[in-house]
Amino acid sequence: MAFSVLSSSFIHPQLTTSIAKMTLLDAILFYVVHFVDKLRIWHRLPVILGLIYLAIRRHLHQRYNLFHVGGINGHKYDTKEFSYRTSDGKCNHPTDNMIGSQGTFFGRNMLPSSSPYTLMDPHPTVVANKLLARKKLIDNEKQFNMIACSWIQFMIHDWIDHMEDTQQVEIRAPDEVADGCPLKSFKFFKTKKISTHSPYLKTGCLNTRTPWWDGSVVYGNNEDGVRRVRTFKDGKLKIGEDGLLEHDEKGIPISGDVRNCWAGFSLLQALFVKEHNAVCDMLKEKYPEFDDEELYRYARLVTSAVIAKIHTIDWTVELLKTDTILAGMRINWYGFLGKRIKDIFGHFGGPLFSGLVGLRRPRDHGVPYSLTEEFASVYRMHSLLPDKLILRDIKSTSSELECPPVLEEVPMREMSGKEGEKRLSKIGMEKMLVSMGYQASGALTLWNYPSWMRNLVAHDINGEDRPDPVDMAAMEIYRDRERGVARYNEFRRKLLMIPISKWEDLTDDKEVIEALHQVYGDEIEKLDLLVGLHAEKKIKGFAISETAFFIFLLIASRRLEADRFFTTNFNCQTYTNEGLEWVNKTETLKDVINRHFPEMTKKWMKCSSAFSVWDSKPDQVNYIPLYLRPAP
Ligand code: HEM
Repeated sequence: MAFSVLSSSFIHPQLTTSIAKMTLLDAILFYVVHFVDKLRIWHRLPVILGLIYLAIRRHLHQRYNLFHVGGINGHKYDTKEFSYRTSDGKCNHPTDNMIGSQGTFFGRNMLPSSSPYTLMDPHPTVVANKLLARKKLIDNEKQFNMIACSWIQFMIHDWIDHMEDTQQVEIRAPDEVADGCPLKSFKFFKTKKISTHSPYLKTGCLNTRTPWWDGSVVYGNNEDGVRRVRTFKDGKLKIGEDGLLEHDEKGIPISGDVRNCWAGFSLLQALFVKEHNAVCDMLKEKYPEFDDEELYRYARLVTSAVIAKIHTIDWTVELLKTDTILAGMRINWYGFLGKRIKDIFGHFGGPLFSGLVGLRRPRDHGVPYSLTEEFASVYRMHSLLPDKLILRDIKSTSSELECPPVLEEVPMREMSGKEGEKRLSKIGMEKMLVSMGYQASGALTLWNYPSWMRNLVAHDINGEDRPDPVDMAAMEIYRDRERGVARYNEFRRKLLMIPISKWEDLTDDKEVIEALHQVYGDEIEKLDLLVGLHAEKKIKGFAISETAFFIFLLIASRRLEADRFFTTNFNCQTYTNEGLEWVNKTETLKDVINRHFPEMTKKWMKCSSAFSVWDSKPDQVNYIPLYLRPAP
């Protein structure tokens, strides 16, 4: 039922159209959220109230921010026959074999931009030069390290990549900024647009990766990819003698995804090959009758679930370091009653009590699962990357309480692609892991886009270098516009957030405001999403903007609750008893590192999470129960 009676002057005038589409109950819920937003206090509320706010907000996004793109052409299939993760993501949705498979459409969280501004307004290179280009590295201090940075690239390469067109575009820097540009002009392929036959969206883009949380970054996105990485013996995957990825004759790593790789990313791929192979060893011992195919299938399920769990209750908690998010992410996995109760009684009482994982049926809120354009846009986080990787001497005999001394600083360019792979094999897995553990990542803020990425040799889908280098900062601005992603203020409105009405609403930084004026004048509506996300005042403890976070709130839950292998089939029959126990006993990346390198965690990791800088203090014990904690 449309409910417009409530849209009084209380509602921000630019949000009244959103409320007009809502049911009475949702309109009331929206009032609650909007009231809290006006006071800007949700993150300063006591944990329990913050959780209620987030639950209501997530509910509204599930109702009004999910749009399916393309038709539904799949077929029913026998879920019992496909009780494993297929190579190309088919046969996961319980009644449609195609949903979430490789090559399906990106969905949307909002309808495409209705902005009148054209693709080149303002010029992407001007935006890149004046607002993005790194002046001096700003880092994330102790909160987030280079493992955390590599981890999110590892996840992106599990979930999304846009299919490209064969047609190229060229961007030429205008005279006013050309001198300060590493590339005066550059060429790249357009995003491929395909007709959708949807009433509200004529064309859409295809995802060349499987959007499920299925470990495709390790296993590949189709049969050919999977064949490349498997040994076909005891279910195992290929791995070099030195514990790093093997390489083909061209020097390209043999892994599930090899595009735009760098040493930190390929190191995580290798770590999870080790994990997969260890699961195979454990299963073979318990079930000597299992053949290669069975071992592979079970080990893939287990390893993918370990990855999803680490992301949910370890990585995200470090990214958004507040008690409310800690509680929320643990509720997503274990439910309000927590791990101990779930371990004893199993999943009961629905998602609130026992979490999303283990739900009896997957939930997609009436919109078939996919990842979305807007999700890709808020994950544009290249500013996490530094200019140099700082290598440390882990053989140093100095006191165990000190951090290992610096050996060398290697430019990131030399750590990327084939050259990076060669470097990594000389450095070795342990030295690289410890070095990344001790180095802070870059911060997601303006003027922090890595300079070396403004003249970057990007890769083809098969990991080969492209002939034309690109200015990634300018290209990213172009990409969001090209794909019809709303600009910052429209994005906020469509996400039921209060839009900004002046630059001062976005930031207190006078220098930033001055630069925004220079590029966008007074046209707030013109502000690009990427710039807005990086300029936004951050919530204390958050390494990302609140606007990006609300997309996460929706999608992080959806990746779990829509997946049959985290819901209906998250059980002993599908994973084996021991497999499920493996997932259940692994809580953090530190647990995985500890399994493979016990000496390393003991000697070098003082902090609580492998994602915070390793010489930071462990989290302090807080005797107040999590849900009862007061406002921060
Ligand atoms: C050395 C490390 C990295 C390199 C060389 C690299 C390079 C690239 C390149 C060339 C693209 C394609 C751009 C285009 O054609 O539009 C891309 C896309 C992207 N990258 Fe990275 N990247 C790196 C690390 C990261 C990290 C740490 C993140 C963090 C989240 C990230 C997130 C993304 C996202 C979200 C996209 C868009 C994907 C899509 O359009 O489907 N990348 N990256």
